[in-house]
Amino acid sequence: MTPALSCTGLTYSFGTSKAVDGLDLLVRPGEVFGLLGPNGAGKTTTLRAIATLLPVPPGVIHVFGHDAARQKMAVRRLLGYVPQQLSADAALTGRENVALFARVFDVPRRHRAARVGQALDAVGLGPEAHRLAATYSGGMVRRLELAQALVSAPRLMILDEPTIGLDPIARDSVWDRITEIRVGTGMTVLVTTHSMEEADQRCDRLALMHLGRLRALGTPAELKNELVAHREESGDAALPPPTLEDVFRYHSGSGLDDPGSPGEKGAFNDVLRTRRTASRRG
Ligand SMILES: Nc1ncnc2c1ncn2[C@@H]1O[C@H](COP(=O)(O)OP(=O)(O)OP(=O)(O)O)[C@@H](O)[C@H]1O
Repeated sequence: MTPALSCTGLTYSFGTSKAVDGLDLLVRPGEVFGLLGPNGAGKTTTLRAIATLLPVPPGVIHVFGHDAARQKMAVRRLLGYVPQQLSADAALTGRENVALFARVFDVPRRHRAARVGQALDAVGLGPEAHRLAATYSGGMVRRLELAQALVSAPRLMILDEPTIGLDPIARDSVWDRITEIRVGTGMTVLVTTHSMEEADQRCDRLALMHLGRLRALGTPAELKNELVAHREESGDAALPPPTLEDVFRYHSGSGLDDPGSPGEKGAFNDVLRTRRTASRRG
């Protein structure tokens, strides 16, 4: 079966600094695949490369068999992308925001109104579609952004921290919509999150990145079982059963506050993101 996504030796540098370093990934059609890693691990850079927003040589990224470098437009037609940054316009209504994306993504004119309505209904915003996005809560804005990405009926949905800054109820609501849409359409989902609980409960398989490289790959249960095996080898078998957070710490180290650590590099990103979220919610 053709993979939904394959990356072979994906490498991307900003100047002399390698953000992604020889990453191999294979995402199966229909799965929810989580990309985990500490701040600065290279997750967003990976997603942006897959979304054809960063230049990558031919032969490195394929989306449903299409080369992201040679067949950029074909790949873009298959993708929905919800970035970390705010993509909804506060001065437009929910419906206008989604309609704008329908035009940008070239949804045929005769299908546009229906597709906009379907996307809004899919995220539960149908009844609120007439309201200005400025009046939406943080969770509603995130669902609106999901609707914007859905309007082109993507086969691969890329979500960069879709629940950042949301309360637990809004988070569940966003995830419940993602799950419903996936079940209804067979859409593949590639998602980043810093929530180990979400990764554990909502993702079929996970890849853990650190310093631009793949450190671990498997289902949440496989990753936890691997850690049990590592502990047995090193004589730590008496510890309580590992959580996904233990797996994360094992592969990423815990020195996120160490000077010069990869976490420090991501600190500015963190600050930016928190502020973006605050402005989204305000
Ligand atoms: N536009 C840029 N210019 C220079 N360096 C960048 C740029 N974007 C990212 N980087 C660097 O690339 C590395 C990977 O960043 P990236 O944003 O991909 O990580 P991430 O895993 O998504 O982090 P976070 O969890 O904080 O979003 C980091 O060291 C970051 O500082």
